Amino acid sequence: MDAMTFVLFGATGDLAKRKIFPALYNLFVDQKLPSSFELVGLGRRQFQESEFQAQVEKSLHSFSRRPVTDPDSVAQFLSMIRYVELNVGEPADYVKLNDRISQREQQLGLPQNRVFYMSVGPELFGPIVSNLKASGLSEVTGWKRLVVEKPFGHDLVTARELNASLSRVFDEHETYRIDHYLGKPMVQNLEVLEYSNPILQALWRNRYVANVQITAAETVGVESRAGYYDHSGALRDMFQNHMLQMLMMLAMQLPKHSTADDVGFKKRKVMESLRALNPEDIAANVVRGQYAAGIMGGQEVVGYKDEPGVAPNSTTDTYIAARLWIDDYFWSEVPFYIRTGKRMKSKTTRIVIEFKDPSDKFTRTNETTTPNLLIIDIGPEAGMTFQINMKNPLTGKLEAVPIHFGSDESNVPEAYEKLIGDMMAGDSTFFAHWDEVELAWQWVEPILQAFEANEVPIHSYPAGSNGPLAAKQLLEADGYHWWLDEELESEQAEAAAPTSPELAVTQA
Ligand SMILES: NC(=O)C1=CN([C@@H]2O[C@H](COP(=O)(O)OP(=O)(O)OC[C@H]3O[C@@H](n4cnc5c(N)ncnc54)[C@H](OP(=O)(O)O)[C@@H]3O)[C@@H](O)[C@H]2O)C=CC1
Ligand SMILES: O=C1O[C@H](COP(=O)(O)O)[C@@H](O)[C@H](O)[C@H]1O
Repeated sequence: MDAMTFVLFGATGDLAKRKIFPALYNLFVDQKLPSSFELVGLGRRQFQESEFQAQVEKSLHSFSRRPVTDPDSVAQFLSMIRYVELNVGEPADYVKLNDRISQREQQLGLPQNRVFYMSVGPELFGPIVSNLKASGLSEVTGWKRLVVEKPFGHDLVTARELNASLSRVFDEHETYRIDHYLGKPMVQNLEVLEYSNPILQALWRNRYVANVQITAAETVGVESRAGYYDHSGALRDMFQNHMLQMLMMLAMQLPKHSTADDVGFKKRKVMESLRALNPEDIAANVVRGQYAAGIMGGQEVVGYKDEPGVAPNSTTDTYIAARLWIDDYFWSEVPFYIRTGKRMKSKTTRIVIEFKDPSDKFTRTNETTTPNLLIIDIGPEAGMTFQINMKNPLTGKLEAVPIHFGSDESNVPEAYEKLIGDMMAGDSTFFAHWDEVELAWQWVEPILQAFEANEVPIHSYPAGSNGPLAAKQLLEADGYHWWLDEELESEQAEAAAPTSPELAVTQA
């Protein structure tokens, strides 16, 4: 891998501590950092270099996915980390930084390859990038890359403005917009599942699929982020980015050996085929919810409006469910149901593909069949279950039987590790490209407007539940239901237990 200088804006912040430093450390241990690598951490706080390194070490012990047990590795890793005080709004600080980085590159005869990672509030992305240009930091003889955290804009207009300001300095191929869901192993697996399994490839279309459900349910509430979340809500925070990215990854049809450009092209095609919602259709296709007080893990928890920092009359959505249609050759007439919410019953990110019932011709005894399901568990545990119908040899009755694969998470690289590694290697496959981001904002824009104009009711749901009743009714109107965790679990438990254990293939 090329030698590089990794300039980290926001090095003293929460994301750096919880995700970025542990990810870099694990990449280092796996020998996936270049042999010549320097990280320059930036922040306004005053630190001696050794103090900052000690703080980084602490973050490794607290947040690394692997136990940090080898003091030599830690020492080597920390020796590559520097700290420089920099105020984002102070042009002179950038000039000093440029001198410092250029001097080292010259002294060591290194190429001018520079990563600029924006782990700061989004209001600072634009000013930083202008200062990078003005100071000469972004004028390099090697390559330069910009890594941008979410949120990428607050709506379509602000996203376009932000993109315009970044693209004055960085080309699209130099811009890596992080969507950490794209770094999750099972999301990355979607394209492989489809093109490497003829059986799935054959079924991956409207002829066989009845509906697709994508759920990202969280048990946490707004936590300490009310300042951000109360101006964002589930639609902006999760739906416009993570949920639509999962939809694109699932629905795109890729040829084998695709490049990052092919992936970007196919994802754009999905977004272009997504049927736009007319204002008058929004209330019938979108459910907005907000959590009320309830019980989580046996403990009473407050409702959203009573969370610290939330406006007492807030109308912010903490839950959204929607029915979407992709009007292309493969997916026309297949409803996609997408939902995400906070303070739900369980933490689950899951895709369920429900296949069409072939008819009842096999059930001579009037037994009912359960639809075949392909369940892709994205997190917290990654796995896959294929649910088929079989006759129980003991009872002679037809039963739904799960064929399950689960992966051992402890050795799987964390999303940030995967994404930072890809970015350093110059691979933008699993990043959000501008076309997709813009089309996603375009699609959600009428919903944002309808929410603002209060044209969509806000359904209250108790914390610890599966969300508002209206979301259940959204599917019932089409003759379907959400494949909820407890239903699935009880069906699986029933089907798996005494009947055909050899089919319950669980790989540790
Ligand atoms: N935390 C998380 O889990 C996630 C965060 N994100 C995104 O990542 C970004 C960073 O979030 P997070 O780490 O939580 O934020 P924090 O508030 O914890 O950290 C902000 C960082 O920005 C620095 N900073 C703020 N103002 C200035 C300034 N004027 N000059 C120089 N540095 C400045 C702070 O340094 P100092 O105080 O030393 O000046 C600090 O290092 C945001 O865009 C957020 O939306 C995305 C997904 C998850
Ligand atoms: O980006 C975000 O994601 C988290 C959920 O991520 P996960 O990996 O735990 O599923 C969410 O809590 C947060 O509000 C949002 O900003």
